[in-house]
Amino acid sequence: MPLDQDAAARQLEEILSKPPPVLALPLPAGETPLRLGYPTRFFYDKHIDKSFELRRIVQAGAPMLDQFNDLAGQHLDEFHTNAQHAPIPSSSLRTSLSDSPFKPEDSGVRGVARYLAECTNLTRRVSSRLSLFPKAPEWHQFLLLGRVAREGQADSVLAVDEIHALALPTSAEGKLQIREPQHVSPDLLLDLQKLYSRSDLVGTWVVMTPSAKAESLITALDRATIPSNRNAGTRSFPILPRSTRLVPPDSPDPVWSTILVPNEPPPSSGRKLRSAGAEAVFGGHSTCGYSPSAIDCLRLRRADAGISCPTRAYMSPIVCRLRLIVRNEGWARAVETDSSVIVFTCGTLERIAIRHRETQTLYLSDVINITQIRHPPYLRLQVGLYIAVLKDALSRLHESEVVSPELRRSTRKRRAQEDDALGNQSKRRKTAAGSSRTFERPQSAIKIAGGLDFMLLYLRYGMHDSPAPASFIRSAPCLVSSGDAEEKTRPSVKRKYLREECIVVILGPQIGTGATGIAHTASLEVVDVQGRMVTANIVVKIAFLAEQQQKMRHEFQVYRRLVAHKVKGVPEVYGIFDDLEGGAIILLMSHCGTTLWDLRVDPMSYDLDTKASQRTRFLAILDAIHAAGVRHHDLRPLNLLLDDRGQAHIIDFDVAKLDPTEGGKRRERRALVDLLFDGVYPDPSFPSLPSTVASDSGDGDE
Ligand SMILES: Nc1ncnc2c1ncn2[C@@H]1O[C@H](COP(=O)(O)OP(=O)(O)OP(=O)(O)O)[C@@H](O)[C@H]1O
Repeated sequence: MPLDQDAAARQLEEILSKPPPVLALPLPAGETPLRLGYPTRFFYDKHIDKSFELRRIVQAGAPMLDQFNDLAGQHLDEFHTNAQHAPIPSSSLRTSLSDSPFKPEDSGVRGVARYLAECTNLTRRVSSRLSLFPKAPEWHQFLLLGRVAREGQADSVLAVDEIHALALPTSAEGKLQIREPQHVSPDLLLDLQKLYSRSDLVGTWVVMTPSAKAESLITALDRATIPSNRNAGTRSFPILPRSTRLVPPDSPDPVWSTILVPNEPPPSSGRKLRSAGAEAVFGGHSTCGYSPSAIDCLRLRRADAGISCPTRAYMSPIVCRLRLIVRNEGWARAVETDSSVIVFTCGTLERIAIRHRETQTLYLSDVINITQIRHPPYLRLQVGLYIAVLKDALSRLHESEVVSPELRRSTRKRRAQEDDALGNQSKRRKTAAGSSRTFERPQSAIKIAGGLDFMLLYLRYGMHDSPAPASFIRSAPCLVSSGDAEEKTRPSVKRKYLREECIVVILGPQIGTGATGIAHTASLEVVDVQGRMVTANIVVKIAFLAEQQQKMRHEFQVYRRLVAHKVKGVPEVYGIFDDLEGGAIILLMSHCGTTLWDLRVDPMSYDLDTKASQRTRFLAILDAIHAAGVRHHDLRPLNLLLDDRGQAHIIDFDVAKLDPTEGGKRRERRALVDLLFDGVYPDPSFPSLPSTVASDSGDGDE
């Protein structure tokens, strides 16, 4: 008997009109204070290219919600008109959303994320079928909502976790996963694959732990102000040559066209600002001075240390938090994933925001009370929202192909997705981007840099192109030029530096993250006595949290011991530098190549003849390390590297211990033999050894 299409359509409407259950979040264990966000955001977001910055916030109000509701309505009507209802929705859509409160196992942001994933499971399936696969026989799950692993597990003490996203599904082989592709038109299939090859992430979710504070922040989001200047404090700095970065276009026919403010002149464009300055391309000898920020200088003259971010110091807490949520957690993350939709949510209240690239404007919806909103009902609203996200992403894909076929999303990188809702396993991952380059280290550059104490740090990759460099001062010596030099006290900061007194470091993409911080490829530039620029490719590791910084300083002391014993096959270390605006310290070192873990995926690049000699070399390096009185304590394929000449290196000494026992050294050597000869690599997510910083005694060595 043919299905009663009218009854089926009514049933689907009823399902979508049902309010979601109330969230009953378990109380967090203990009284741990909630941290507002990742400290890395403060650092990285100061270096966003000006053309990607947030410039204006506009309250779009109820019309935005009406627009999503209408979109859902259009697609439901079309589906009904084309008599696509089969099977009957209630039989095939798991309408498991019960009336009783939803009790996730986890507290904090993880619990909220589980709740949202549960509530929207149904709407993600409905929106996918309505807009992409109406002929499919089932309501397959296509869109996923979950956490994108970046800096380890979701932290239960975090009050805000911005690393959630709406994503396209990934197969185990890292490809777009479409169930029953025969129901998708070949053109659409191709578009979805192209979209996926740019980024699997299509929407940004900023998830907060529910509390009165979180609710008041969501309510007050439209009152967030945009600071006039949030760059790093350095003044009169060298301008780098103009980059060829392209800003991805908005959709020419936006789904949310009615809410965009018409004829509004775009705020002064960052692109113009940048190109004006770009004429003063730096290079060669300069007579002008580069100075750290005035505030820093004042503070430094008074205390010569103890620097904190000057901008944040004068903001009221609520203003500071609003800016953090809107700009750092929301906007910057949407830029990173090139998404147009940002949802701010705490499991009780929610706000949808639209990012308009051309005018660098954020349009905010009214506040949505998740369980109480009836017009439009929450689930129907979500259907419209997801359809809008997909339509916008596909339309922008076509537009960017017209504007520039070469345009790629800046942060394209396969991500390990951690939440069960994304169907993938949690895995701490170290990326291999940029790891197969040629690593020349003109010693002259390192030698000159070793004698300099002031460093300008620029970020130039993905969405980053520092409007102003961050100023750093040396706090540990270069171990190449000064060898086992005496511990120096940190030099005092001068008001101005000439170009030849500065080390310029330009950060490229991340190559890995770990317990000590984030590692990047970088280019180091200094000026020699003839006024010529000399450069070297290096690796920079940045530590943000106090415990990371403690580990980094400990790691430096271990390298100092290794240098004193002339151990080869470990990174050369060019010093530690402290950010004058506080927050970060960085370790400069040589690039040691690609990890054995990354090489395993391409056995051709790791041929058997060389393998035997490399094994011997790794063991010889370990013997030298042991002879220097150091036990590594973290020998894993991720810390064993080969450079492009096949030279072996052992890196990562943050949990190494000085003066270990003989038994400990023997056991470590046996473990390395097992690892190298059995060829069985432990999973890289295998954690580092306990993170307590080692003492000089052999205690606890086992
Ligand atoms: N000198 C280097 N040369 C090449 N790659 C490097 C270098 N230093 C770090 N990396 C890359 O960055 C990753 C992380 O660096 P590292 O292991 O030193 O960080 P960590 O924070 O101490 O990590 P862990 O949690 O393992 O202790 C490495 O696995 C490697 O891929």
